[in-house]
Amino acid sequence: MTKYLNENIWKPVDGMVLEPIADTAVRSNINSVIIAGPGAGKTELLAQRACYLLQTGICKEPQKILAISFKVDAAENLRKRVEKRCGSELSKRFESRTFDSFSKSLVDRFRLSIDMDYRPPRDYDIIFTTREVREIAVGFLTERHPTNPNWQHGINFDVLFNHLANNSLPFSEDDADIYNWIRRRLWHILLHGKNTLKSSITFPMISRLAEYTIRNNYALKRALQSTYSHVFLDEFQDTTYHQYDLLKVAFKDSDSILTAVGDDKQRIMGWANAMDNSFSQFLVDFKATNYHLSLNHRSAPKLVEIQNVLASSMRQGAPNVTSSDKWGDQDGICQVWNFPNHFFEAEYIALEISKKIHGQGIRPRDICILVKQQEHIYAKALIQELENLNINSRIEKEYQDLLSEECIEIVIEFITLFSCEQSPKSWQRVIDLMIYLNGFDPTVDLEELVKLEKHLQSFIDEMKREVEVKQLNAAQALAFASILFQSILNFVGIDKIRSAYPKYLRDSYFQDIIDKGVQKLSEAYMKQFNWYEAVLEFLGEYSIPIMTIHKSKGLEYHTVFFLGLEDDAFWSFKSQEDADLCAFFVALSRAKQEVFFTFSNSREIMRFRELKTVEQFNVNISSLYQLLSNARVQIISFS
Ligand SMILES: Nc1ncnc2c1ncn2[C@@H]1O[C@H](COP(=O)(O)OP(=O)(O)OP(=O)(O)O)[C@@H](O)[C@H]1O
Repeated sequence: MTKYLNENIWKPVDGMVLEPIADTAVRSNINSVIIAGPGAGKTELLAQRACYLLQTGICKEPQKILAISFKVDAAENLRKRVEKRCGSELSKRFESRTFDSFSKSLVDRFRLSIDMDYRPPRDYDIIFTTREVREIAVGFLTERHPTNPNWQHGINFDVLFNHLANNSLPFSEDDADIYNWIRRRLWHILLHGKNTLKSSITFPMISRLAEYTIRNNYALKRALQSTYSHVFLDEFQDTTYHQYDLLKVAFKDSDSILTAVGDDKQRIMGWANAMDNSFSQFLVDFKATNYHLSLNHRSAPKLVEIQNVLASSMRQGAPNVTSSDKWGDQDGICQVWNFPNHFFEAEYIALEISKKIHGQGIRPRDICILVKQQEHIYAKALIQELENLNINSRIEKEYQDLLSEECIEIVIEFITLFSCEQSPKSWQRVIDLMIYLNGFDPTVDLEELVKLEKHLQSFIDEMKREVEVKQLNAAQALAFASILFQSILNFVGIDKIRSAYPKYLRDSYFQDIIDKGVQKLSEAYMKQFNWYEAVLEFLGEYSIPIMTIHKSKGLEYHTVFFLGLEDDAFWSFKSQEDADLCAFFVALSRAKQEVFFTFSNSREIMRFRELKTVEQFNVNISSLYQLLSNARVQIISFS
């Protein structure tokens, strides 16, 4: 039996001190919205609230908390934070998922309750891009519109991609609008397939199907509401219209208590159909209370000052934020560096990074290189210069999604057990996982637990001998990484993994993840020649991460270098100034202590599908430079 704490004696976990409003929000028993700037501790607040609800029994077994994030890694970070704060037992009732995985799991489980017109087959494929939708539309939608027979010529396919999920199901029969006409027909083709085309649907379509399923299935709706006594919504500024409709149909006017956190100045998903007014709509629809936080726990005072100038220019009445008292008044550096060309830029930054790592003892993992887009191109010269100085860097997107795959996590925990003498956390996680997958209660079935521990120990002993083999070459490392994956997954039970994580039921997906994992792990081994260090290398411990602003959301670093504060990087600034300012704000606010933006008079970029070195300007983004000047950011020119 779980022992619960009295609400009045519950204190924030891990010695965290919450500002009074955050504390009120953590203990709130009504729907609420917490709007707060970067580093205000929104994610931490959700983690503390999860602890509060689980430890006090306000969320009582078998009830659960459903936490919805946008990105796989954000959902994973939140899950790990809750597990760290309140232990693995309680955190089993904290279900941290993305919107996409939540809606897909509903459609997959309740598919048969959807009427035939909208029911996808069991083995539908998922399509992600406008290009795929365009190819299918042009290739398979052979009908002619009555007034517009050559409809393909006038269509903006980006608009069509979003339009596919603009409205709730079922569709109206109104075909006057060409996009409506295409949507109805394309849905049919995508859902049911045609000729050689297999059923292939987008995540926004899945979201609409989930909403439709809940709306037409009262028992399911009641089950969701009684299972999830509490629902958390992270990064709420990025909620799209279809996701919001799903949320409403599932939880509006229910007893489930919703907590949404976010920052409208970090709204950078407008292009993906994020709502313009998610916070105000939520306040009305869910009769929610609004809380504002005013501390920044992340950034040093000089950086917070600049964030305040930017924030007040972006949003009228944005509250002034202060930094936490762990800093000195003058801490924090923000500068713009001007270079004659990108080779000079790369050489200079590589040397600065080297000084930080070797002189100041800053870990590579605490430094980040950010770009607006095309990280392979913008960071190419810098990656080379860093390599010349024996400093590893890596394009993080090749790892972020892979590392949040459950099957990769399982393998990593096991290899840690085989290759590191003391790893009690990995032992505990593996035991918890095996208990979960084997479906027994260790407090009741002690014998089963002892058997499991013995079985695991003998597997570890056997594998320990295997990983101690002599140094391997690249081909041997690849083969051995493959053996490690197979042995571990077989030991855990592939069928069990697949039924716990149904996405792995798709053979091609599962195999692809394993192949990528084997490849990356063996590459990591070739840098370290030791499997324990290879795991750390794979996790990114020894490399400087390189990523786009979009990928950096929710992350933080001691020092950030942003390459290319230039017109070409912000090529659509004139038409989407607010979105680009939000992106810039996200970049600026990832830094705890130092952030440097660079401008290079000439730079190699992709133009008309060709790599070219071209002159750079900051004319279109002059208002951004003006804001930096208002914030008294120093500009330094190197020649
Ligand atoms: N109450 C607190 N006391 C001390 N440190 C805190 C507190 N709350 C959060 N932090 C720390 O501040 C940093 C930022 O917290 P968190 O990531 O939760 O902020 P956020 O509001 O979600 O940020 P962003 O919107 O920029 O992603 C983290 O390092 C976190 O551990």
